[in-house]
Amino acid sequence: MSIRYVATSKLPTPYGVFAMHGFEDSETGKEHVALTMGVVDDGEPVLGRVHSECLTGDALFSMRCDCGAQLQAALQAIAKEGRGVLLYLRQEGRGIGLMNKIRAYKLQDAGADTVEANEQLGFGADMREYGMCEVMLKQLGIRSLRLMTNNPRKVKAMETVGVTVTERCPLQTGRNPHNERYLQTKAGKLGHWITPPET
Ligand SMILES: Nc1nc2c(ncn2[C@@H]2O[C@H](COP(=O)(O)OP(=O)(O)OP(=O)(O)O)[C@@H](O)[C@H]2O)c(=O)[nH]1
Ligand SMILES: [Zn+2]
Repeated sequence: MSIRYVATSKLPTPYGVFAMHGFEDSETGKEHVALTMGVVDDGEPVLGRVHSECLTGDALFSMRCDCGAQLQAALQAIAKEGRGVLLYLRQEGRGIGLMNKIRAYKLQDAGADTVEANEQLGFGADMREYGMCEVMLKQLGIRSLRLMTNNPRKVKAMETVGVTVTERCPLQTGRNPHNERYLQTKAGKLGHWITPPET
């Protein structure tokens, strides 16, 4: 595994002060970050979020997806418990990168759904892999998670890297008229556990 722990610092946020741990992957050049709060290496399951980078949603307030709202809700939930972990993984655009995500959004503007757009560009619907989580969580002393996600693939991925998911905590937030079709496609084609809105 080419992932290496680099350093830890404090990260004050509106939700509380986290510890920020940096990791780098010498093979891909990607720099991943883990935020923790409280004691997470005591062997008890840790409330956790494995968040994939979404520059548009996390930093630029995009309403095309639900990522920004999920990121905030996860940090809030961790702060409320005073204990937890958030892995911020640099696999933008479900692993296809930012420029290809913009190409995919252009295809979506012309009528494709989020899966069709990836496929038209020659990619799979979801190109992410989670091997780096093994090293990151091991470094932090975390062996089991109460995982905040609606994505069944993520639960499976954690188990593949040897992390036990003791509980799956739904993270449904950020629904708006601009991401309605996106959420429907995630539920219908990618199998996400997303409850349809009340009609
Ligand atoms: N290729 C592509 N990537 C997207 C699109 N919308 C969001 N993303 C990326 O998708 C990732 C987030 O994945 P989602 O499928 O929304 O959610 P998830 O992380 O799998 O599942 P949750 O844990 O429930 O949030 C981020 O890397 C985003 O940049 C899109 O239309 N096309
Ligand atoms: Zn997003």
